[in-house]
Amino acid sequence: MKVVGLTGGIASGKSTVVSTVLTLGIPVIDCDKLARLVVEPSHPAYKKLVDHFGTEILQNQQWGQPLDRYKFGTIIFPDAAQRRVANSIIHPAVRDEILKRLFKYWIKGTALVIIDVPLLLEGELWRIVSDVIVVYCPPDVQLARIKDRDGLSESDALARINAQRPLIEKVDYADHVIYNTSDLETLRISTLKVMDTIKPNPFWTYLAYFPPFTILMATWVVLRRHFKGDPRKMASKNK
Ligand SMILES: CC(C)(COP(=O)(O)OP(=O)(O)OC[C@H]1O[C@@H](n2cnc3c(N)ncnc32)[C@H](O)[C@@H]1O)[C@@H](O)C(=O)NCCC(=O)NCCS
Ligand SMILES: Nc1ncnc2c1ncn2[C@@H]1O[C@H](COP(=O)(O)OP(=O)(O)OP(=O)(O)O)[C@@H](O)[C@H]1O
Repeated sequence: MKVVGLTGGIASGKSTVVSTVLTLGIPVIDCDKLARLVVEPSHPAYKKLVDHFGTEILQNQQWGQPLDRYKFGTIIFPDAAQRRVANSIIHPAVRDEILKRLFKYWIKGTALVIIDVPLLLEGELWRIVSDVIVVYCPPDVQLARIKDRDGLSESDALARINAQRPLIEKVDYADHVIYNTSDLETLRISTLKVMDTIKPNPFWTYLAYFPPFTILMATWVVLRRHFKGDPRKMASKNK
């Protein structure tokens, strides 16, 4: 099974790319959705978050209520220390959910899976993907798109952009870049072109279904990534 990572910056167009990928019948694991799932009141990460941030991050500030996402965002986006705490609680839970899903796809004999991970190059997951796709747009376009889509103020939107590494640094580490600087139809065509490049060869897909071969291929992917260098060291700031 080939696992490809899709990343970019906030509002650079990842979800729009995903909507095209899904029309091709390729499964996508959406990490923003998983990050929502693991903070539901029934999950262990919920208690850990409330223990650290208090009930003020909950709707009506009441235990058992879902997260107040806007409020939580105003705490973690402008503050790197608080964001690190949130990440240290949420990311391991998200990673476990991703691995569970990958295992299910592998059992089913799926040829290609895309993981949509906004923080692919900031965390550890880049190690397990065979290709990295970065969806790029310039910061001013990103800003306009966030304000437009989420109705955020300029300062809230900038806090979100600045909570991530500059998108241009991620481009350096990409195997494929989708430049989302034009209209939606151009984005769709660029996405189809990249998907055509990464589609796995059926022969390798068939072989990869056998466990010993999977182990060999997984080792190859990890070694190849290792020798390409650690993307977390490429940036000036460690977010
Ligand atoms: C702060 C929260 C509640 C804001 O929720 P909201 O619905 O407004 O935004 P949403 O979850 O759709 O995220 C939008 C985008 O923000 C960016 N983003 C989210 N969390 C982070 C973070 N910790 N660091 C940097 N950027 C982030 C991503 O580009 C993401 O695609 C939410 O983003 C969250 O729980 N974040 C922490 C978990 C996380 O790191 N998620 C990213 C994928 S694992
Ligand atoms: N080429 C484009 N032309 C016009 N609007 C676009 C284009 N690409 C994306 N958008 C719009 O910009 C917004 C952000 O795009 P999208 O939600 O796909 O980004 P994202 O990278 O998934 O964001 P996030 O990181 O917040 O999840 C959406 O409202 C989308 O419709």
